[in-house]
Amino acid sequence: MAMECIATRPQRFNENKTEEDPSNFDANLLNQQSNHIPQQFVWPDHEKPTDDVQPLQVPLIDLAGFLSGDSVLVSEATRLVSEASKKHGFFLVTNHGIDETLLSRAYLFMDSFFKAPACEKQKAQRTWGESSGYASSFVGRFSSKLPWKETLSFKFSPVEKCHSQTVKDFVSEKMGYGYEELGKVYQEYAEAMNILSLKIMELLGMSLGIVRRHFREFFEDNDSILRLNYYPQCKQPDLALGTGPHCDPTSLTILHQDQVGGLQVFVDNRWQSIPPNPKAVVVNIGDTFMALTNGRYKSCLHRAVVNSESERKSFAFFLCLKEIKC
Ligand SMILES: C=C1C[C@]23C[C@H]1CC[C@H]2[C@]1(C)CCC[C@@](C)(C(=O)O)[C@H]1[C@@H]3C(=O)O
Ligand SMILES: O=C(O)CCC(=O)C(=O)O
Repeated sequence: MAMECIATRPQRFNENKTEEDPSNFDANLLNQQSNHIPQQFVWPDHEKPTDDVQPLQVPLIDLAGFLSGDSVLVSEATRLVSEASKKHGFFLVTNHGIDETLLSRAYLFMDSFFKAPACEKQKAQRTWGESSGYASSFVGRFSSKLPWKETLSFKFSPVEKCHSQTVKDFVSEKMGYGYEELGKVYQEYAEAMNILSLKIMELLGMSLGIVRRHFREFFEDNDSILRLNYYPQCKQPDLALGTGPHCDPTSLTILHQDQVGGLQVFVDNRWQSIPPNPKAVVVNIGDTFMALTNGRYKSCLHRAVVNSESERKSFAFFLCLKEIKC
C-alpha cells in the first residue's frame, strides 16, 4: 500500500515551523528525532499518568448467551449490565460475533495507514467541522495538552438509510487509488459494529426493565463515528497522555483494543485500568445514553496512557443520537 509521494510538506519536525503545520506534530516523527517530547504534549502534574493503577472489576457479558433467550443466561447478562452501568458504565462483551479475520485485517490496514508518509495520510486530512478524516495530535484544535496519538475517523450512516457506503466512499474520494481494500475493510468493520451496537441496545433495554426492542428501534437508523486510535511509542510516557480525560458525549461506545493496554477509567476517585481481553470488546455508556436513562446509568471519565516500549492501537465505535450534522 505504501505509495511513493512527492512530499508536499516537510517530513521532519522543525522547531522553527509554526504550530499550525500538522506535520510538525506527527508523533511518530517526533519519536525518532528527540528524547524529549515538545512542551505542547506535556500534561499538568495533576493529570499526568501514575504507576499505581489497579484493574477495574468489570463484568464479562456473554452476548451469545443473552441472545439465545435462555432465561438464566438472559437474567445473568441483564443483572451484570445493570450493576456495572449504574456504577461506572463500563462492561466487557464476549461472543460478540465480530469476524476474527475482519479484526486482523482492520489492524493490518491500520498499521499500513499510520506508517505511511505524512503526505499520504494528509490526503485524508480532517478539516474544521468535519467528523471524518486524519488528525495528527490535533495541533490545529488545541495549543496545549495535545494527545500523543494520530487518529483516522469516519462518519458511518447505515446503508439502508443513506443508500451509500459512507466509509468506503470517504476513503475513495479522499485517498483514491491504492486504498480500495482499506475502504472496504473499514466499511465492513463499521457495519459489523453497527449491528453489534443494536444487539447491545437490546441488552441495555432489558437491563432497564423496558421492552427489548425499545432502544434498538430508537437507534436503528442512527449515524455513528468509527475512530482509529494510533498511539506511537513515547519516550516520556510519564509526561504525556494518548487520549486525555473525557466522557464520551455520544450514546454508546464499543472499543476494540490491541493487547498493549492503556485504557483507564476514573472510578471511586482513582484511575483504574481495563486490561485487554483478546476475546472481548469494551462497551461504555456515553453522556447521551446517561441522559436517556435520567442518570441511572453512568457515563464515566476515561483516558488512554501511552508507553515507551510499544505503540498501541484501538478502534472506537461511537453510536450517536441521530444525525451527525458536521
Ligand atoms: C464525538 C467524539 C469527539 C471525540 C471523539 C468522539 C467521542 C470522544 C471525543 C474525544 C475523544 C474526547 C477527548 C478529546 C477529543 C478531541 C480527542 O482526544 O479525540 C475528543 C474527540 C474529538 O473531538 O475528535
Ligand atoms: O484508546 C483507548 O483506549 C480509549 C480511546 C477513547 O477513549 C476515545 O477514542 O474516545
